[in-house]
Amino acid sequence: MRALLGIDIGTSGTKTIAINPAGEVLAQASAAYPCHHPKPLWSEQDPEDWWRAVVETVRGAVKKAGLKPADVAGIGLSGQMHGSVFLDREGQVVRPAILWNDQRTAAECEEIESLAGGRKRLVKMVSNPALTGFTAPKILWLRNNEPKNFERTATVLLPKDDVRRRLTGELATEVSDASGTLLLDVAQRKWSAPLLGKLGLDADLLPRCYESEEVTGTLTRDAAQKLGLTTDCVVVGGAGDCAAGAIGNGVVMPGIVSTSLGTSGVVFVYSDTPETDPEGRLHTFCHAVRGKWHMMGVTLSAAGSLQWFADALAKDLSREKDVFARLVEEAEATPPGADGLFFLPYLTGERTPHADPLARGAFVGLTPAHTRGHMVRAVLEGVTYSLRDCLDIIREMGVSVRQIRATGGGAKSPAWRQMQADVLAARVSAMQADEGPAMGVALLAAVGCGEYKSIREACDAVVRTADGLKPDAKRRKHYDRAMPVYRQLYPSLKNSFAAIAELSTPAKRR
Ligand SMILES: Nc1ncnc2c1ncn2[C@@H]1O[C@H](COP(=O)(O)OP(=O)(O)O)[C@@H](O)[C@H]1O
Ligand SMILES: O=C(CO)[C@@H](O)[C@H](O)COP(=O)(O)O
Repeated sequence: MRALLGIDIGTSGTKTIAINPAGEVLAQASAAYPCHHPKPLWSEQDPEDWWRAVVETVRGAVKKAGLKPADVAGIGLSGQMHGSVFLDREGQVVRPAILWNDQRTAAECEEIESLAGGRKRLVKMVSNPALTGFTAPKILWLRNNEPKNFERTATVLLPKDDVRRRLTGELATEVSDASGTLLLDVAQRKWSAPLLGKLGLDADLLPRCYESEEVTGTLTRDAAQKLGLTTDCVVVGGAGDCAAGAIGNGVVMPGIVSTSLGTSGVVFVYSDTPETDPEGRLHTFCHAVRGKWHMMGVTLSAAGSLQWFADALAKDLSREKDVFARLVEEAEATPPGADGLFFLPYLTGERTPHADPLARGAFVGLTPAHTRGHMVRAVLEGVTYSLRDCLDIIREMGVSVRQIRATGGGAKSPAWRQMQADVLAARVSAMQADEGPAMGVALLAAVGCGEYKSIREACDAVVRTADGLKPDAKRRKHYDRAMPVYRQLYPSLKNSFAAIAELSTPAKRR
């Protein structure tokens, strides 16, 4: 039987799926790993953990699907975007990888804008402003703060591309993930030599950049042995998790928007041309579809806020089979608006619409009448308001939104999907096979292996929506009234967040 694998190296864990060429899921396996926060604002992972999880989940999925080694024709890679893996000439990891939700690089973002000749010039070169989560500021941070490690660094790779290196021995990336480095000329789909020059970075630091469905190599003998596959198995470019999730959702044409509730929250829209938001609130990146682009708004702590709530305030539920479903049930027992309680989901700072590494989470409006259920409801609503902030910017740019396709761990909850329909004021569908980014890159592998002529053809053949939830008129009215109140909270608290950050910085680092 011919099969394809999709591997998604997420923030909370790695998920691998095996599909047949018709897109039917044969098996899936996942493995979790930790995220380390050695200092306030820092977020790091060990690339060895990703590799261990990849080996474990590929072996697991292949075994569950009953595949023979030679059945697996191709692999697509997806992963958390923007993270930096610093490697020396021997291919040794120089220090832990710095992740997308790490906020240490505010000074480097200013440095980049200044070296680029201002924000406008920067956006002209790479279609995006400098944001703390992106990769280029992390490289400058290493140069400014760990000069010995910078001297040792010969190559910088994104998370999924470090896995590619271990699979194929090739140093390569592809356009969708490369867009999030801030070093890609997004309009031309190639590294920006002018920006690299202005930043004083050597172009050799970066790997070769492919289109997403192109074959970037085959498994090395060692990798084939570790995974239980053959050296004929090809590895295609793949995609950053946002573009990969959009392919898995069939967002490959105008008018369809996808929302993702993973650790982060993403509102993603397809574009035929590389449009930019004049205020820089949305990211403009290459789509994983050749010659196409996308825009997206990203809220950093979406389902991550619910995860935090479960860890910090619901330990008593830790033995439950699905602690999140239990918490959502508690929320459902309270009314829309949580009796006046609001939550700002900025636990790890924010990107869209407020690019502010110092923003923090907050409950506002607590009274003695509020229960844990109200607090969970406020968390779910706060995260969904944040998605609406992203969607309204997309609407402001004149994009018509015919349909929303919801994905990510949070979209497993029908109640949270209904809340999306009510708050976003649009019809929201789940996917029949909600395998997220792993499905997207398995389809890219199918295209790379010649099973389909194009990604559009693969999506048309495979991707199907499930239920379509309509907004409830009464709840929608309530949320339309609550939204302006939510929007007042960040501006009111902004200066306090900066003061809090100052207070929590140890004196010797000030
Ligand atoms: N049944 C559920 N109801 C609501 N939220 C859920 C449910 N199951 C998982 N989640 C949320 O989804 C998150 C995991 O989402 P996922 O897309 O796997 O994240 P990532 O890709 O960042 O690793 C969990 O932390 C949790 O907040
Ligand atoms: O920073 C972004 C996109 O710009 C995030 O979407 C990361 O790519 C992490 O994704 P999840 O682990 O939340 O899926």
